[in-house]
Amino acid sequence: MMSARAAVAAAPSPASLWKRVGGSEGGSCDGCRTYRETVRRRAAAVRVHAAAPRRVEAVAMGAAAETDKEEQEEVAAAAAAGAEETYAEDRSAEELPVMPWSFSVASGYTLLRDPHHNKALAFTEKERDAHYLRGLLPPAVVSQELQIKKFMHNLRQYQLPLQRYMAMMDLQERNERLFYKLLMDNVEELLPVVYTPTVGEACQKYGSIFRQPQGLYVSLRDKGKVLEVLRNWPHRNIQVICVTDGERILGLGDLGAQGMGIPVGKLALYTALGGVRPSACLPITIDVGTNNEGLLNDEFYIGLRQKRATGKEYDELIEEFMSAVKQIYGEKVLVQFEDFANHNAFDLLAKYSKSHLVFNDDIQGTASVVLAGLLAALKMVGGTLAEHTYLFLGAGEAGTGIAELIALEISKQTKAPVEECRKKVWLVDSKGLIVNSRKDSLQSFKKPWAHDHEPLTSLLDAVQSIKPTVLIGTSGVGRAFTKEVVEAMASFNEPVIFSLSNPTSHSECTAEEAYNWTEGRAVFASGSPFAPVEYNGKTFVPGQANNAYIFPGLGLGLVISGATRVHEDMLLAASEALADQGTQENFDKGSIFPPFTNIRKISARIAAAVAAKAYELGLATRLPPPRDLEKYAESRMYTPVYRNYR
Ligand SMILES: NC(=O)C1=CN([C@@H]2O[C@H](COP(=O)(O)OP(=O)(O)OC[C@H]3O[C@@H](n4cnc5c(N)ncnc54)[C@H](OP(=O)(O)O)[C@@H]3O)[C@@H](O)[C@H]2O)C=CC1
Ligand SMILES: CC(=O)C(=O)O
Ligand SMILES: [Mg+2]
Repeated sequence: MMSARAAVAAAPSPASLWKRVGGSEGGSCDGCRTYRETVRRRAAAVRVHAAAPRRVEAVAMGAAAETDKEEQEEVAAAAAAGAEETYAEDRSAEELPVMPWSFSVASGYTLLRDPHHNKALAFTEKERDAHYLRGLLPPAVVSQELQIKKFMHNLRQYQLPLQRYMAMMDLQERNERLFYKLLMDNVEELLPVVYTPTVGEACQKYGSIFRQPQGLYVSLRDKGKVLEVLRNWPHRNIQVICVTDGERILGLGDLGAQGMGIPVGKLALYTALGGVRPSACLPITIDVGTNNEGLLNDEFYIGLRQKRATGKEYDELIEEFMSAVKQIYGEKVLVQFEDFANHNAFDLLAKYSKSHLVFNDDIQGTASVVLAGLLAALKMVGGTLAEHTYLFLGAGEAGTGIAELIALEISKQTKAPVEECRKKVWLVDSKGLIVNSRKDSLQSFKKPWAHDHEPLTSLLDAVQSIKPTVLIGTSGVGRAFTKEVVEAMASFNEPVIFSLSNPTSHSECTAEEAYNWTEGRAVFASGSPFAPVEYNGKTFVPGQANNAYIFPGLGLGLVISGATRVHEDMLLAASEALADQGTQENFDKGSIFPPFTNIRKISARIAAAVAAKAYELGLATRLPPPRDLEKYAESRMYTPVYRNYR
């Protein structure tokens, strides 16, 4: 076998590689410099791989100093250039033995503390020998399955949801693969722990429970240095960013920097439900202050202690952030805007959808899942989308986003102009029904929904006057669907009732209320999960109308096609793909969505539909297109089974 030093020597030097591709020594244009740098980094990666055995030994023996300075620089450069790319995390590569790469090959104590490579008691005897783990672990060697069984057993002992959340976050920080395997294998039980409703409470108490940074904080103090902040994140091959400014966290309002729990939770779902690898996901919170007095006076608050910056100061920080994102991660990184207040959300989406691959989950992701839910509900209540009448409580991001996608789909189905189709949809905000006489004072995103009608201030009056067949709650106001409202809905039809507000305490009504007050006739779904309800001898399993059904598959579809922009037809395609997966068995139980237990399959189909649309619209850059997009999506999914270390 070639010695490590000989292998390093045999690897091509940066200069020879540069010459081989026809580069001259003296090229000084930007392109030449960039290309030369890429070649230098690639060459470094090749040399580092060749040197791997020696580094294992050197690091393990505490003899890192033996390696010369140039090589150390190359290790860092190689990591930056994506040496870790060379062992894929795809299912197709599941069987291949790999090296546990970090900046160097982790071993011993460091390996046990590296969440990306740690397997704890699942390290085999051979691995314990090869990676200097003897004595650092007790003798038992257990399987990942047994680790999962033990963790679930322990988790179920906790009485409080927040304790379970903290145990899960702790696991994510210790053993990433076990965390994702656990989440995927127990998705229905653990989704409410790492996501809504528990993530809401976690954000409220985030300052008290904060242990480790789980994402990047970009604050007003970083103005002028945002690119440097992004460079501090340990991974460079980012594919998806979820960013919030913490101003509208679920229905809980302004939680400032503590909103970080949301991007962290959303990105955990990108991996568990959509198969985007964890190291490609980056949670970000933009901290421009908070107007939440409680937090400003809380000694444990983790964010800037000042009122929110607005106007130019806010816009400039966001602009710097968006430019830095493109500069460092390129054109094809997906930026998901999450839980911004609506006075910023619509403008940011309109502005950056022209120049970046962005989408707003609350406006567009929610719309896509709810349209899918409606398409499925029609199979239960009959009629076409255009034959129904829709009334929303809440005319913000979620409400108007859903309303617009319904109108677009009706327009697509009936060929009627979208302006006409909007007349089927009515919205109520905090001041009452949105009608023409209010038009001048309405925010611009509400104006398309101002129809001719007398002003009405209460939801009950609106229900009685408009007689909707579908009632959707997107107000963030818990229990706003009163008994009278729900009974009125049931008095003129088999009602479709979606109470979408999160977390559970903000849901417009509970599943039990919806079924009881309609004598079991409602088709009901909610944003946060409700347990099955028994009514008159029948068990109803309410669906969870949450954008979590959509964004992981949508994101994966954008990533695998190399899409450069999000188009509304992709959202429609995602809706249709999700709606197609409801089964008669689910419908018989009252559930309009397929169970989350099948979510990876669901996400692969959504991804395939979205990618197909990207190719059709000429927005895909990964060419040629794979022949079978669904199989390709599945093959690109991250798998959390432990890898074998050589
Ligand atoms: N299930 C899911 O997947 C999703 C659920 N949501 C949930 O939807 C809720 C709203 O989110 P979002 O649309 O982004 O928030 P916004 O703040 O953009 O909109 C809230 C809307 O509710 C209205 N509203 C507030 N109080 C009342 C009231 N008492 N009566 C009538 N209307 C009222 C507001 O009125 P006004 O405009 O007059 O202030 C506003 O139009 C949140 O709870 C969120 O968690 C959001 C996204 C996804
Ligand atoms: C689910 C979600 O995105 C929200 O409630 O904001
Ligand atoms: Mg949200």
